[in-house]
Amino acid sequence: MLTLHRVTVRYGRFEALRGVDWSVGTGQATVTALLGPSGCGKSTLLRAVAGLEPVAAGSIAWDGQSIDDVAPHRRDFGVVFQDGQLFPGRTVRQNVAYGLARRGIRGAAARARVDEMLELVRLHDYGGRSPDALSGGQAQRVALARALAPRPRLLLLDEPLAAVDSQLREALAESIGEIVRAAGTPTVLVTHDHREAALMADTVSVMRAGTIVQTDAASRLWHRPVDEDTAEFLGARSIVDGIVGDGVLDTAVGQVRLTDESSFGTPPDGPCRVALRPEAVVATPDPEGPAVVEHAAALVASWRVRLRIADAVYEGVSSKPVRPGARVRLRLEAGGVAVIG
Ligand SMILES: Nc1ncnc2c1ncn2[C@@H]1O[C@H](COP(=O)(O)OP(=O)(O)OP(=O)(O)O)[C@@H](O)[C@H]1O
Repeated sequence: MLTLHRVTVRYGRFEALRGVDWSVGTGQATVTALLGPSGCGKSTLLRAVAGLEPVAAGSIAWDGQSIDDVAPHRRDFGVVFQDGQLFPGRTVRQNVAYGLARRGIRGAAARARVDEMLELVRLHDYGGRSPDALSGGQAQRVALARALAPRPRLLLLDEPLAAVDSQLREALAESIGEIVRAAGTPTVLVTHDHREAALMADTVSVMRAGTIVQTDAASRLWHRPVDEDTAEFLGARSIVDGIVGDGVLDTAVGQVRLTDESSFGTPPDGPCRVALRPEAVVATPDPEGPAVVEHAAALVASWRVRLRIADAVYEGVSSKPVRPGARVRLRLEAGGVAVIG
């Protein structure tokens, strides 16, 4: 298990990590995403764990033993950066074999391990190619195979999809998740994209301004964000007051029964703040309805609408075409509702 105890990293006088306490369970094949906006310190944290960034205060340990004085190449962690950084003058096979000799794995054993890794990333026919004859997604899979080949005890991935075309990103996200689980290597993944985090990770730690503000299973995170900033970062567009009574949440937009499934245990009765994703606010054309459409945009399967009730503005969806100025009634959909805190 990886444990950080009050880890601080400074660049000059700027504190990029502020006393971070964090641990990553290393049950077989868990993937933990480190999710947060640009500049919050995700890469700094990953680099500190890898030993590439000096720690100004605090301590990093593996299975209870400090690794503060262990050199990066002796930490036994695999690292993949944004653009893979394959060695250009070597073939795919030579890239994947790179870390094996240092582990004393040579000859037939090394060849077998390279074959196994190329099979795992589904590039067994590409061993003789040069890295510049690979697509971005293939290059990232080779980088993954190279990092996994020496059987590291932890894999660190820093925005592994950043340099990949947006159409390929989702498929590669799923395949990276499958590959690291098949390899059985606990993995920390840095990303600023909550969809990517959900596609790849079992557990998500949300970072903001040099600290970790929440660690939870992805599904729980969406429904019980720790604060309003986290809810907004995860895609909520409207934050409203609510009151919970007997498992029913009442807001200015409407009422909804919070099932255990949708809210991860019914919140206690009383006032609360509520975050609404657009999918939570379902609009239906109704000349007597309380809300007025301010803006409507056609998405693939629905309309995205901006709505006004008196002075308050909400974002919602409509399955029917609606025009600005039209009146609508609103219904709350439990799946897109999050009770904050
Ligand atoms: N070498 C450096 N010197 C000075 N400041 C730095 C250095 N590296 C990072 N920083 C600053 O530290 C903060 C955290 O940077 P870091 O790269 O860890 O953020 P991040 O969350 O990974 O962002 P991104 O998603 O944009 O990569 C940022 O404000 C950044 O400007």
